[in-house]
Amino acid sequence: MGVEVAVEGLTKSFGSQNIWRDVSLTLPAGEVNALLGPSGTGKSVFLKTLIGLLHPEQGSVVIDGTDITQCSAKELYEIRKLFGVLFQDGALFGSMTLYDNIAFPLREHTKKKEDEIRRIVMDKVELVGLAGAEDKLPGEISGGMRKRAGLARALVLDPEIILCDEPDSGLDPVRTAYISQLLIDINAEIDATILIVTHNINIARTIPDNIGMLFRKELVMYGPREVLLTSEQPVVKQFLSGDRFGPIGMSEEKDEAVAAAEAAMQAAGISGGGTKDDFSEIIPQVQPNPDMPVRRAAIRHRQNVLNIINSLPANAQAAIRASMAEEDRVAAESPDTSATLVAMSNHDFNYPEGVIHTPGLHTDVIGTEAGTTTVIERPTETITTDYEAATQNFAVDDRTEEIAVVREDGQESTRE
Ligand SMILES: Nc1ncnc2c1ncn2[C@@H]1O[C@H](COP(=O)(O)OP(=O)(O)OP(=O)(O)O)[C@@H](O)[C@H]1O
Repeated sequence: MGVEVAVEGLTKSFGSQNIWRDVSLTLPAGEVNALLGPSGTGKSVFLKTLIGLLHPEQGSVVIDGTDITQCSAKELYEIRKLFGVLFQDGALFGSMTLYDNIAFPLREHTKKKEDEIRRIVMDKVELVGLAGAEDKLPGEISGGMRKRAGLARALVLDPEIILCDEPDSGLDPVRTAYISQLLIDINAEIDATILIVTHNINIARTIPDNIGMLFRKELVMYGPREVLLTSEQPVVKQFLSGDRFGPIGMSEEKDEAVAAAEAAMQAAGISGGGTKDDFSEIIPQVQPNPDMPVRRAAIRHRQNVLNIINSLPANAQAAIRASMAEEDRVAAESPDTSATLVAMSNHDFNYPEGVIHTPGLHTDVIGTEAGTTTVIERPTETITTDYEAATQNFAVDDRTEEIAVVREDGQESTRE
């Protein structure tokens, strides 16, 4: 399984130019994350800081028990082997064929024989859809192909953490969808922790488990995807809709006069160019292809989210419940899919101590508040898309250190 990346109080400047300050977030082991933010807010700098290519003035980045901002060069070299990085431009060596580019990390970091290297390289070449192009030079192929070659190279060492800097840049929307699907399939296959830096709203809406956003030198938000996608914060809404009216300006932030002029235009019905999509409706997350294993990250993510759901904004809570109900609905309708296993695996997955799953019933932890964990159990066939309706009739037990179990059939019991 991928490893957790714990960032605490990170601050980075170049000379007198502060890029961002006091950034704290934890990328949960094996989950897929996206980092959004307007151009120039330091997303690439953040990514490079995570692999120790840039050095922050303050804060820590703990990976597998090592703070890479403090460790020795030798320790950093070892930690870097956990990473696969897709840089913005693919960062391929121009004088090497794609084959040699992709083989490079294996020749550099392992003692593998050439026939084994060939097996691994050709496997990855096939995975990213470049079979037949392996003898070409980077200058002889399209930008999208270079991107895919960069991804193949990032994967050859079976990384536990994959960092992708704008995997969609230079790609058409269809190829972007393919590369996004590939990232979800890779996550299902090797359970690596993934961080995608992107401006692409479609990727943000459909791929990550968690989303963060950098703005005005700060991490304005990081958490389950529904938190950002339903946020009422003007900067988030403007970014998601791609509208010029809002706090994000062409270069830095806007002054008051410009903001007032824009507000007047908006009030007069003039378009800011943004999409009018309804972001309150959460698009289902992309699932691994049917031939892929179950995405274990989705199972863990679901549990992690249920553990904190009560601390999230009301909009996000409602969206999460709707997302889960939709997962359950898909699961009930197509029992052989990966989604089913994600929805159903909560039966025996990592419950808080004391929660005992009743065989034959679907179990969801619906809250942990005032020392009480509340779970709902219902027969699988009664799973409903209206999560609110399914839960509203059940009293949440507020006695401490107890677990209230409420059932669809009205029976209620309490377990220590
Ligand atoms: N090595 C460096 N030395 C000095 N300044 C740098 C260096 N690398 C980046 N910067 C500055 O840091 C700021 C953030 O750059 P970065 O590339 O991280 O932004 P970004 O959010 O990834 O932008 P984009 O979305 O346009 O790719 C920019 O002002 C850039 O000029």
